[in-house]
Amino acid sequence: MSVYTRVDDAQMHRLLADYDIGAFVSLQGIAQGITNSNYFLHTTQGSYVLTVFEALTQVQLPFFLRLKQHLSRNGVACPAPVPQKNGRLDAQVAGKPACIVSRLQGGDTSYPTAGQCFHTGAMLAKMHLAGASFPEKMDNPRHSAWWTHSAERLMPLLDKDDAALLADETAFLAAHPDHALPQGIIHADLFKDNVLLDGERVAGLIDFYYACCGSFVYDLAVALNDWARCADNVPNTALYDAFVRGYESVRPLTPAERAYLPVAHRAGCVRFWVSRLLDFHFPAEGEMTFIKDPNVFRDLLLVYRQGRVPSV
Ligand SMILES: Nc1ncnc2c1ncn2[C@@H]1O[C@H](COP(=O)(O)OP(=O)(O)OP(=O)(O)O)[C@@H](O)[C@H]1O
Ligand SMILES: N[C@@H](CCO)C(=O)O
Repeated sequence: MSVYTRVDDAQMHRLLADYDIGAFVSLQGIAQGITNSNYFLHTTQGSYVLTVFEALTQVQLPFFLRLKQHLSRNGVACPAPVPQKNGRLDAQVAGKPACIVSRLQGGDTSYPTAGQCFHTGAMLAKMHLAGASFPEKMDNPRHSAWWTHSAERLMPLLDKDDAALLADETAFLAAHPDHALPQGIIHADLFKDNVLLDGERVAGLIDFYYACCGSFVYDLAVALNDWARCADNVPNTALYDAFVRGYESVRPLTPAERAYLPVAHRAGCVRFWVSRLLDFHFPAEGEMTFIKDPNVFRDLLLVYRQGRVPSV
């Protein structure tokens, strides 16, 4: 149960005094999610989601909330932050940063259909287009400089084959950067558990807290690495094809992006292989996180290194 911070009724009454969304009725902890404490919030005016942030700071939060506000106003299905009476999007509860956002219908899936892949791909492309009019910038804190530095920390802890693979791959990626490709606001973590689906329809993209500036093709590859993967960690061609077709129904890839896609898959694998290895070898003191299997992305990386990329 991912509710780390308990919020009592008195705290909720105080918080809601700053909002125009009616009086407090009840708060119900949400079991899913591993990083933050999430609640369904019921007021006399409706249903919302309250997130209490366990790691993100009060200074970091407003960028992500302004981005969600911008995207939700520009045709991207995602939660809309609810402003306080004074216009502020971020709040504080139980001494931690917090926000209230609109509640979406639907739920995530571990086993998407081709139709769900198509619509998620299309929504990702809509997000890429809508981000063009967002005026703020954010560097990707988990891209080449980060994985190169992190690989150095990890080297002594890996077995010989994994260490050689990681060293070779980070060198390869350094020699094949993506900064000349179309760039903009990217989600950077659009895994299956970050999309709420209502049947075939995308009810909303969630969890924008890795959103940053980056290449669109990298973002697409990160999503494909999770959405179009079989149980044995090889790409699922049918889901892959559906996701890319959905993406291209809104924003066709350029020839240069198509050519780079095999490299982008490898970058996406390294990003999440490394973060999962760090979580495994350096679990942060007191951090309440479930460690996901790092080898999933090592194995997928090995497939992509063999050039086994579905053709699009
Ligand atoms: N706006 C929303 N509307 C409806 N449900 C939501 C909304 N935001 C979050 N949820 C629900 O809360 C769950 C947890 O949210 P989320 O995945 O953002 O958790 P987290 O702990 O903040 O992040 P993560 O698990 O990715 O580290 C989601 O799986 C979803 O069921
Ligand atoms: N989506 C990430 C965790 C949250 O960033 C992973 O599966 O490793």
